[in-house]
Order: sequence, then C-alpha cells, then structure tokens
Amino acid sequence: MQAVAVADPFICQEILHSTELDKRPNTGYWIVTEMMSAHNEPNLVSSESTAYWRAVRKTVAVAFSSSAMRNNFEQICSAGQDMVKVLKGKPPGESVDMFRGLLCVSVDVISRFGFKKDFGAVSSFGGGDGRHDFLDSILLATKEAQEFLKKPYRQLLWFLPEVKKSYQTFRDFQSFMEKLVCDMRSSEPVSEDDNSVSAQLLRCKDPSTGQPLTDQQLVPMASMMFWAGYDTSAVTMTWAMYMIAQHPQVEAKLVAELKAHGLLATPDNPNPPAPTYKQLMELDYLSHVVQETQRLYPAVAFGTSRCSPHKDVYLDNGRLRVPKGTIVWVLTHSLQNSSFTWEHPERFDPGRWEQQGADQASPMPGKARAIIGSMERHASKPLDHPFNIAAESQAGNYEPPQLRLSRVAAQAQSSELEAALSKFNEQQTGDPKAPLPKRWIPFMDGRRSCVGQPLAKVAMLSTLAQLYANFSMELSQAMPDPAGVRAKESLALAVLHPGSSLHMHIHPRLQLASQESGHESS
Ligand code: HEM
Repeated sequence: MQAVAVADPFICQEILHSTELDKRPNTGYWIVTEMMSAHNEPNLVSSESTAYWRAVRKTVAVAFSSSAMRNNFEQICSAGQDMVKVLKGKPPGESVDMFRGLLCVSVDVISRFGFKKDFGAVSSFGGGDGRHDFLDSILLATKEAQEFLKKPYRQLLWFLPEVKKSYQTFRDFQSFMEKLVCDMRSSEPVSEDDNSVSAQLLRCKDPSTGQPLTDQQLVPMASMMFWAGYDTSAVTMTWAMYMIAQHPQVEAKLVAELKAHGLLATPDNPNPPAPTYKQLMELDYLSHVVQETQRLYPAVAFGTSRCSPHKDVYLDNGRLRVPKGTIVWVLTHSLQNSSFTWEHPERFDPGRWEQQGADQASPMPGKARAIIGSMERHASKPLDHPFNIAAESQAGNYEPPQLRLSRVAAQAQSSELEAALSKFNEQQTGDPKAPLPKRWIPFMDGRRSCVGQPLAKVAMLSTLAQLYANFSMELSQAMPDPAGVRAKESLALAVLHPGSSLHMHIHPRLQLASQESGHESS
C-alpha cells in the first residue's frame, strides 16, 4: 500500500475539493465504523461520499445553522456556566484536571443542544467520585479503537481476550446510544419548530428506500455527533489554556477585552453575566486566541485521508500523478506549522489573526530564495513534533505550488509583484483573482468539512469567555513543565490529547484583585 503525506496548501485544497478522491474504509475509517455500529451501518465521518451520506449531512446541517446558534445560545452557554459554578466551589488555587472538566462541558453541550437532554457530565465533575459512565465509556472505546489503528492485524485476532475486550467497549458505548435513540423515538412526532440534531435525524430519509432512518441507522449517526464533537472541542480549549498560561501578555489582553464588555469579575462586578450572543461575536481577541491555538494544536492533528481505488488522479494541472490505490493524507498539523507556509510558525501569536486573509496561503520569499535551484530533500520539523512529517519536501524536480508562489514573489520587482502573483494565480486556478487556498484548516475544507463547526466555535468561545472572566489559570505544579506536557501528547483516533489529564491551578479573579489591592495599600 502506498501513502503520501501532503502539507502544501494548494495540493491540500485540491485533494479536499476533488470528487475523484474520497474517504475509504481502508484509510483507517473502518475502525470508526466498527466503533459506532454493531451492524456496519455508516456514520457521517467515516462514510464514503454516497447519496445516503449527502442526505443525512444536508438534513443535519440545518441544526448547525447560524440562526440555530443564536436561538439556542443560552443552552450552549449553560454548560460553561455550570462549570464556573463548580470551580467557584473549589478552594482557591486548587489543582483541577481541566482536560477532564472541558470534556464534561463538551458532552453536556452536545447532549443539551443536540438532543435536548442533560447528560450531567459537569455535575459529575463537581461532586462524587468524578466518574461519568458515558464519558468514561466513549473515552475507553476511543482508546481501544486507537489500538486497532496501531495494530490492524488485531482484527484477525478477535478470539483473544484483550481483543474481545476492545470490541466490548464498542458495544458498551453503542448501548448508551441505543438508549438515546429510544428516547428520541419517544419524542415523535417531532414538532415543526424543533430543528435540533435529534429532530433533524428523525426527519431524515434514506434515499435508497425513501423511508425514515431505522434505529440501526440512527445509532451510529447520533454516536458520531458525540464522538466528533466531544474531545475535539475539549482539547482545543485545553490547549488554549495551556498556551495562555505561558503567555501572561495574552491573558492580560483577554482580560482587558472581557472588562471592556462588562464581562469580567471585579470587586464592582463580582458576578459578571454570561456574554450575550452579540457580545460573544465582538470578542475578537478571544477568537484570535482560539484560532491561533487551532493553528498550533489542530485537534484533528493527523488530518484526513483520501483515496481513488480504481483510477489515477492528476493534481496541480497534471504535474502530480496520484496512482490509483494511493492513500493521500492531508496533514493539518504540518500544513499549519510549516515555516514554508507561515512566518515564525513556532510562535503563539494571536495578533497574526488581525490581518485580513491570515488563513490563506501567501508567498514566503525568504524561504524560496533559500531553496531556489536546489530542491533538496529536507525534513520540516519546526516544532520537532511527531506529526511534522516532511510533506512539502519532494524528491526529484517537482516544485510544489507553495514554493513556486514564493519563487515568483522573490523574483518579481516590488512594482511588478501584484501582476506576477495574478499571473501565477491564473496559471494555477484559471482565475487571476481567485483567492489563494487556505493554510489554516482545523475544521478541514470542502464537502467533508466539519458540519459542527458553528457549534464548536460558539461553545468554545462562550466557555472560555466565562472561565477567564472568573479565573486565572496556571499550569499545576503537579504537572511536568510545559515541554514535559507536550512530551505526553497522545493520539486518540487522529485527535491530539494532552496525555490523559491537564491539571491547572484555578485562581479566582476576585481573590487576585483583593491580593493586588492589599499589596498596593501595604
Ligand atoms: C474544535 C472542535 C472541532 C474540530 C477541530 C473539528 C474538526 C473536524 C474535522 C477536521 C473533520 C473532518 C474529519 C475527517 O475528514 O475525517 C470534522 C468532521 C465532522 N465533525 Fe467536527 N470538529 C469539531 C467539533 C465538532 C462538533 C462540536 C460536532 C458536532 C456536535 C462535529 C461534528 C462533525 C461531523 C458530523 C463531521 C463529519 C462531517 C462529514 O463528513 O460530513 N464536530 N470535524
């Protein structure tokens, strides 16, 4: 089996928009199907782009429209609000596993917003033994599924006790979802004004039968909403906290922004309100912090894969042949952390997002000069990261478009630059004014991009806004130093986890304010 890893923004875009290259079970997605369904029924993520996938995607997308975000905003905010209450109940400075806490928030957001049910994960985090049956089950099933990716031959060893145990974790997870589908059924017929995920799934029709989805079809579709959204959102927020804790100047700007909107806990405003939807949309700096976190730590770090099993596919105006059967990987982490695509990719710099079009490819003249004339093989490891596979380097004479763009820019006089870039664009896309492709794709791009993106954004921004309004967070002394935290990173089915926990000391803002005023008066 041949596989190619890609991190050139132009080629990534072509792959993601190609109708010839599609998701295929053999590219790792088979295990996602196994995990979600005991009957091999498709789910939205691992399905090929069939008529059935299209019908479900189109129906479910309604639940994630911007009007749905506005209309259900309080519900989306409520899990973050509950987490603030839980943390206020802890002793100041307590070391808390924020990764676990944010997993709980994400589970509750999806259950409340998507299924009009409260899974109660945040309250489990606040009390008792901290266990939560559903969260523990999905975490365990994900971990076991990862074992199959590491050792695909395990499928053949189904009779071994440890492999049977893995399959059992899938069945346990599915049984939670079977119960959820039972509850969904009890709400039928759905009311006309209900556009929640569960209502949309119940409305959906299988194009091959013209009938509503069966329970066996609904289970993996509902499961996918949790699986695709729970750890992706939680790890992004966790990495944001990890980065903010190391950049006090970023936290100071964030605090100033919250204060300017009346959202910060201060002695005059000890219980600040949760942001309104309008206010949340105006928190530009917070949004840039999240974008920059998603650049450095894309949740789906391993990206996505495509394959054309029966026909060669040609990319880059015929310059690149992808032989049939080759698996192409769009490596999000490499694309977003390569010095061939970004200035100082290693810096956590939310300010870079103030520039319009920051998510688009742009010429990197210095880099092109360095390699013009000598297309050496070179490894790109700007962050010495396990996922930074050298995807822009190629053997032979092939010059990837990002480097071609940089060379064109480097060779043009400044007065001719615009014309040279338009010409490049025309040669590349047929349209001199076409926007350059994206170099920031944490939610992916094209027809298989994340359908839950609007919910993820609103949930992450509202949770972080409420947490930072009330607390300052510092990496716990019980954790390794920041480099040690990164050394513990692990993959859970393509999603980059900060090991199994990330403990932070939680300092209430009101207490910090009174300490500061005490210092000033003494
Ligand atoms: C920060 C949070 C999130 C990130 C970074 C993220 C990222 C992604 C990515 C990269 C994909 C493409 C996966 C692939 O090609 O295999 C994807 C697909 C998907 N995501 Fe998300 N996601 C997030 C949150 C959510 C949430 C909250 C939901 C729903 C509750 C969701 C539901 C889905 C679904 C259903 C798909 C499959 C779409 C399709 O193929 O039609 N995601 N997501």
